Amino acid sequence: MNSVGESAVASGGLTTRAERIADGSVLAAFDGLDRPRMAWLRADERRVVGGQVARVTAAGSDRFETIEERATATLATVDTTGPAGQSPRWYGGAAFTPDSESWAGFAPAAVVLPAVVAARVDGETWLVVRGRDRVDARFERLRMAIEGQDPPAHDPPGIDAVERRPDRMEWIRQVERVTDAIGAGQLRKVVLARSLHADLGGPVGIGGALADLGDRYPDCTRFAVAPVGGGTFLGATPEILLDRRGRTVTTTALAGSAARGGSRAADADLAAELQASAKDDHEHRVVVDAIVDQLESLPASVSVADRRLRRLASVQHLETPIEATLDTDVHALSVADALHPTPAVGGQPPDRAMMRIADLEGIDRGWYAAPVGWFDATGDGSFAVAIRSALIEGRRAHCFAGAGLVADSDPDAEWSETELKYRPMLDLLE
Ligand SMILES: C=C(O[C@H]1C=CC=C(C(=O)O)[C@@H]1O)C(=O)O
Repeated sequence: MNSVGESAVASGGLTTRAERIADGSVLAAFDGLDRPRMAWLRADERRVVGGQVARVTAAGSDRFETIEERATATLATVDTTGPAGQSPRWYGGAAFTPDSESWAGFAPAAVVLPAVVAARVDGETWLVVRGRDRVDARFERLRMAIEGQDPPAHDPPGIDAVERRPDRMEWIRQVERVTDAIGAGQLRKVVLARSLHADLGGPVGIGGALADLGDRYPDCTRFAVAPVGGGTFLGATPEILLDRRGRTVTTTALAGSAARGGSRAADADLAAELQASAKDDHEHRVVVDAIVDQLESLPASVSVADRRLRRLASVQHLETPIEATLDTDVHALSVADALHPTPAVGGQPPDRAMMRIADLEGIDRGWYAAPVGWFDATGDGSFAVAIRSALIEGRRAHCFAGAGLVADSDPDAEWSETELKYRPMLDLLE
């Protein structure tokens, strides 16, 4: 138990202006917002937030609990009118491991109650500005940055040089060590990740990058997190950790992957192969079973829908939707705490898998593969699993991709699969 907390609260003297404004792209305002800024974009809502009225950070095994307690206490003291009368939301996320502080500016867990919210929800555009002074002036400046604006154009910076960590030979050795351990019955599954570091030809406009991801990955959660004193972590993830609305929690198990085919027939063949693969079925089942067990422990009654195919631009996955009805009002953060890391990004059993990852991986995951999202004063919230993602630091991009390993995983196939998982980020940069 090693928990630190910090809460800078503007209690009293805080003015909030929340109004519907004329339509325009909220992404047009993103790069101009104060840090910390964050974007949360889904098919049915687009939100960008910036600045902070309050911030809570925590570390250690109780970091989600600490954030839940402090953020809830803070909300009681702040006037936080939101868009369309919604409950105010905290935005943020966490590192993959409880104490990781290796990415500059990114705490092991951090959430912010933003000073500015620009949201496109239910066909309406809303702007909220909170602060002690100049609220009207800031509101009008932001209104002008959004109303009537198209999404920013994306201008890929180009890549000058790339370094993969580990290299292919070392990756093969790592995978073999894991598959040997699984074969020997020491554990059931491990997700090993690797990283790709790119020197860019110029800076990346994050608003434009997010708009571009929206065109190519409209049914993924597109996110960006840009703390004070750090780079910007962004991604387009197909994986939801949880959506909690009242006592209903929805999530998906996502594991088991294949490439997309170059023709309709080739694509269908790859899909059929994936759906018939005993190895992928096992890799997927481990995730479904772990999520069901964790949700039942909350406690909740859980129902599992039929497995289906999830097709993305460069890769296709096995996906199983899961829904739980909570017995009591468990906060979204407590649900995240119970679920993270699922064996889609960690392994099974979790503790042994995490030890293998720490021993073998040799890369720093930072916030990759960890929860990123929001929660509100009622305990509702949404967290995505931050995969298909990259940390951009000036003219350097650090991309991450992992692969679920079971006893009969093939190192070369897993190398190719992880190359495909870099595509969403590399396509943005090249
Ligand atoms: C860990 C990643 O993907 C996970 C999600 C879907 C499919 C996966 C797989 O088939 O290995 C991974 O478990 C990643 O994209 O970095």
